[in-house]
Amino acid sequence: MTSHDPDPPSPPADLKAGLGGTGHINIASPAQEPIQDYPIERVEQVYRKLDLRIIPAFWVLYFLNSAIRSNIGIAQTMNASVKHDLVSVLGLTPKDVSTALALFYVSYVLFDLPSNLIMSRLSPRVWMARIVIAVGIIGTCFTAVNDAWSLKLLRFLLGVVIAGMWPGMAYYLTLFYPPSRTGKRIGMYFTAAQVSAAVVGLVSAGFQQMDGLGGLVGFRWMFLIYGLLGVILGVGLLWWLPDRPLAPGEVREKSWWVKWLPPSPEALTGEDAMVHYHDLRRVYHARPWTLKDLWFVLLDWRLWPLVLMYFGVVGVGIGTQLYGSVIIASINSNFTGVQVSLLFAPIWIMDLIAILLVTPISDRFHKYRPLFFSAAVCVQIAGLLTVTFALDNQWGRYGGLLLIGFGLGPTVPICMAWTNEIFQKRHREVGVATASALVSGLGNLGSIVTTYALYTGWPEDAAPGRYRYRNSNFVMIGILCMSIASSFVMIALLKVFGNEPSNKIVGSDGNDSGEEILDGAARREVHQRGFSRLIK
Ligand SMILES: O=C(O)CCCC[C@@H]1SC[C@@H]2NC(=O)N[C@@H]21
Repeated sequence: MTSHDPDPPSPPADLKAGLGGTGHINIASPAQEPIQDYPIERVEQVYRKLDLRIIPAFWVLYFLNSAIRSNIGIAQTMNASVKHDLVSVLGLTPKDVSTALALFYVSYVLFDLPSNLIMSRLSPRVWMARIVIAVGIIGTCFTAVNDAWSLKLLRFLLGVVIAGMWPGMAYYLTLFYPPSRTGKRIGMYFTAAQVSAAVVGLVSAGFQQMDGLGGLVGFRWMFLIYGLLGVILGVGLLWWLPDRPLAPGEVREKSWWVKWLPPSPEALTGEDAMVHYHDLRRVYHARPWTLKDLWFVLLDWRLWPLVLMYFGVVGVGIGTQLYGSVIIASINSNFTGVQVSLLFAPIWIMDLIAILLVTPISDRFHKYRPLFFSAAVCVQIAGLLTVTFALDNQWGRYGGLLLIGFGLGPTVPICMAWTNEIFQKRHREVGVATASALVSGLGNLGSIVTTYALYTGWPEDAAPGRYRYRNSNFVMIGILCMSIASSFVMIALLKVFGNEPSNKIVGSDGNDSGEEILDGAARREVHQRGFSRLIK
């Protein structure tokens, strides 16, 4: 036990016997341990405690990171009337801008998997703090950006250091929660991106007032302040985020490279830790993965339908985020810059409302996740069709954008939660770490397509006129149809081939072992939870 634990729970006899001098658990057959059942209210209480510790911290870090990665968009219009905007100061061409936007996603795609694998091998808390500190440092460096070349380099580096944050958060959750409970939690902190999309534009008004202060133009102040906040937050996370939970009686071993870092208080202590231990045993019986494990995850066909589902919804999400204001301006060319900013924010409020409404229901009825996903994608398609065809009704077209926002909200969190569910069951921890990174990483190829090749990145389609951006909208509809089709293919294949734990899982003794660790949560996950608790 650590010095933070005031009331150490006594370990179960079989676990005590299995603890060696190294502090690692060494249990011959974890599946044989007796499971202790606690009342569901008590279990819920423990998860609520974890929520308070983890979710607000994730919300803040995701908010800041979303702001740092997307404020390049708003910098293009800040103080434009005095030519102090990013494009004028750096002398950028439209191609420079779309290349800089897309380069971020190139490194994001390349480094998601390595980052997540490192996180699963080292301390998840320290790695998450490392990501936030590095994003803060690169974000601060944007203050000194001087030409197209340095802008592109910094965007690429930002993608390198931020890669792994989003799938890492989904993986981190599975160290504390059963996968069937992760959709709602992912949805909770995902709202930070929507709030950031809505408020970054509004807050930029303040930075525009600082234009010229200390010799820095407004957008440089914005980069500097968000970047420094990122560094401060990242350092604070080292003290706040808990490391993976310890089995009762287990001692936390610190490897040489984290010895000099501050410890953070355990997530749960006393009876809470014991309840959690019995509800989520597989977390406590984790073992380091091998390259063979990784190879079997990579060979699992279940990855690819999930990647295609994510490709469509993240591509359209990022496309809407980066080009939404351009689309609004094309609906009515008389809208002023301020009107465009004000009309842009409600898209993300609709997104946020849908996340909060749908993701908890998709957890309760988690067997139907792909149906929730497809229904939400249909709403986006309806929105895009409205934007494309309601040519004589400008408010109707704007309503279409709100529909896109509403449909967008639940899709990304549902996709991540379904990935967690499928790969946790089949390949355990390395399955979640690898699959969440590949789904997010390869899926973001969709963001490269939409940011680099659509809207202002497609000069013929961007030519002023009645049918401006029509082909870009069609491409967005096309990739969304592919997402729906992939979710149905996945349902059909799962019906045929099932999703039993892989018989390729290699036991800690080096032998193949498909043995599943039974925990309270795993037994409950067999059933839908329904609304019974809400109606009582
Ligand atoms: O890589 C990530 O951080 C997760 C996906 C981000 C998707 C963006 S966030 C703002 C906008 N809203 C959505 O629903 N999708 C995009």
